Amino acid sequence: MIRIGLTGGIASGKSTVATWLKEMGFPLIDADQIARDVVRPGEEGLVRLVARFGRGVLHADGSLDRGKLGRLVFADQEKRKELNALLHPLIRRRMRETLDALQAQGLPVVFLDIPLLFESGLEDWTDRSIVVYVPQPIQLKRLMERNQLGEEEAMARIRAQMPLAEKRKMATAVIDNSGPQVQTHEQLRDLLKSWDLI
Ligand SMILES: CC(C)(COP(=O)(O)OP(=O)(O)OC[C@H]1O[C@@H](n2cnc3c(N)ncnc32)[C@H](O)[C@@H]1O)[C@@H](O)C(=O)NCCC(=O)NCCS
Ligand SMILES: Nc1ncnc2c1ncn2[C@@H]1O[C@H](COP(=O)(O)OP(=O)(O)OP(=O)(O)O)[C@@H](O)[C@H]1O
Repeated sequence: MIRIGLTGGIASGKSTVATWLKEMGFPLIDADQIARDVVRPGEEGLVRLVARFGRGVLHADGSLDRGKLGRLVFADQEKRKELNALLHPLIRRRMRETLDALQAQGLPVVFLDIPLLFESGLEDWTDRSIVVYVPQPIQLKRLMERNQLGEEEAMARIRAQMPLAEKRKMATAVIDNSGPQVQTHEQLRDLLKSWDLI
């Protein structure tokens, strides 16, 4: 099974590309989705978060207040490291189980959509990688619009990750998402063709 890492920076367009891959019928493991699953009420991840950050990070109904936790950890590197240390082992374990299950089905290829692929050293799990790239001013603008963030808060989130300029050097292939989405889609198709996947 060929394992292809899909990564990028926050708001660079990973989910957009991931949606197209799923529409084409490729199996895709979504690390952000798994990160949400492990903090559902009743899950170990949420128990860990409350033990460390207190019940203040919960909504009244006991579910995680993601906005609140996000503001907390993206403003404070130490807190973010603690969050990572609490959740990443749980996320990795569930991704591994999903990957093993897909492998057991004998699938020829799987995509792993992991925002922190390089930061977490998870490229070892993959055979190739695709970085969805945009220049930082575009990344900032899209992030501010999508998440309704001010410039400072948005920059703090961008700085919490390896710069996209570095990620693109580490990638097997780069898709430039700074133009209109049709152009990005075309680059994806060209790449998949060159890899004999479509
Ligand atoms: C802090 C949280 C609650 C904020 O939630 P929110 O709904 O606002 O954002 P969402 O989960 O959709 O993430 C959006 C993007 O933020 C970036 N991001 C998320 N967590 C981190 C992190 N720990 N470090 C750097 N960037 C991150 C990623 O690019 C991700 O795609 C949430 O991101 C979280 O639980 N993060 C810890 C788990 C994690 O590392 N996830 C990302 C990779 S698996
Ligand atoms: N080519 C494009 N032109 C204009 N807007 C775009 C383009 N591609 C994506 N966007 C918009 O930019 C935002 C970020 O895209 P997307 O959610 O796919 O990024 P992401 O990398 O998955 O982000 P995250 O890491 O935060 O999950 C979204 O609001 C999306 O609609």
